[in-house]
Amino acid sequence: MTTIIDGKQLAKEVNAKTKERVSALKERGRVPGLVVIIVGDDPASAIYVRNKHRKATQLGINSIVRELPATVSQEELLAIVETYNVDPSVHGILVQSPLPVGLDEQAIVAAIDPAKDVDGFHPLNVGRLFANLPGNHPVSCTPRGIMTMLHSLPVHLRGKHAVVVGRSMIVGRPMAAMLLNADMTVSVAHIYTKNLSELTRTADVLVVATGVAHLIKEKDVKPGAIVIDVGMDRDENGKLTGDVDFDGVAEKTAAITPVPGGVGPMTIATLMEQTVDLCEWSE
Ligand SMILES: Nc1nc(=O)c2c([nH]1)NC[C@@H]1CN(c3ccc(C(=O)N[C@@H](CCC(=O)O)C(=O)O)cc3)C=[N+]21
Repeated sequence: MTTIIDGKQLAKEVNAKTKERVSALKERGRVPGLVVIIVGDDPASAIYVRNKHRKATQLGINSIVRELPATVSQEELLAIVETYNVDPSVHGILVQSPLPVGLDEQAIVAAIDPAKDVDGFHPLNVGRLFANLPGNHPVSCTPRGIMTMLHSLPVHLRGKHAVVVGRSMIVGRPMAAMLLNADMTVSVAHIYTKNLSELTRTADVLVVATGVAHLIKEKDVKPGAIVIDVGMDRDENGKLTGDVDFDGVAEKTAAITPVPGGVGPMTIATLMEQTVDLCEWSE
């Protein structure tokens, strides 16, 4: 029997808890504040940012969307980040990716106060995650949401083999670190990996984040595996689909995430959860 991991339902449960935590903070006169900075007019980014703003507002988070023209300079953007770094009403700062060419994304991320780095992309927070340091620190929201999904299942992760396909700064790398911190044996595959299928077929937990539609097919999956699809691809008809051929693979798995309705909604819920974390940690 296959479990379809319902990201929308799980996101609702996370959001309900977040809303309660916001209420508790407000009783003590504190309001979590989130700033999303969006540069230029990429239509996909505009939709994501609008969704984040709507969800934050629903949960009682003070959400500010700062829209900047694609012509903004590196120096101006750094100065704007600094105004939010020193603003005590702001607990989380997110610079929507991708930035227009000409802007140095890494330098801008590094300018965010690590205590307000709600994406977990600042090198200090990346280092804390990879070193598995104790104490509170923000981490990348998509892999953190995936850990919440895995922990919702009746399985033990310790000692099992996780294969992460993709090595991006946003998903693959932090995902590998989190699975390692959960005592899994972790393999990271990428575009130069030889015999990908042989590797993925040994995965008890398979996380796929490549941007290649239907890269993973039935033959690439071990029977009874847990498959997490981070893909947000378009099929030949322009429909949203994943990096996993869901129809071919699902029956073979113990649990699998759909696209849409899987990892995406959990990313947003985790962003809200982490905004409230940052507000609480700042006390
Ligand atoms: N600094 C930064 N932080 C991010 O977290 C970040 C970013 N930049 N840039 C872009 C990616 C993408 N991302 C998504 C969030 C939610 C869905 C989501 O909710 N997807 C829905 C469907 C959406 C649809 O139908 O198009 C789903 O999978 O069910 C997708 C993608 C956050 N990102």
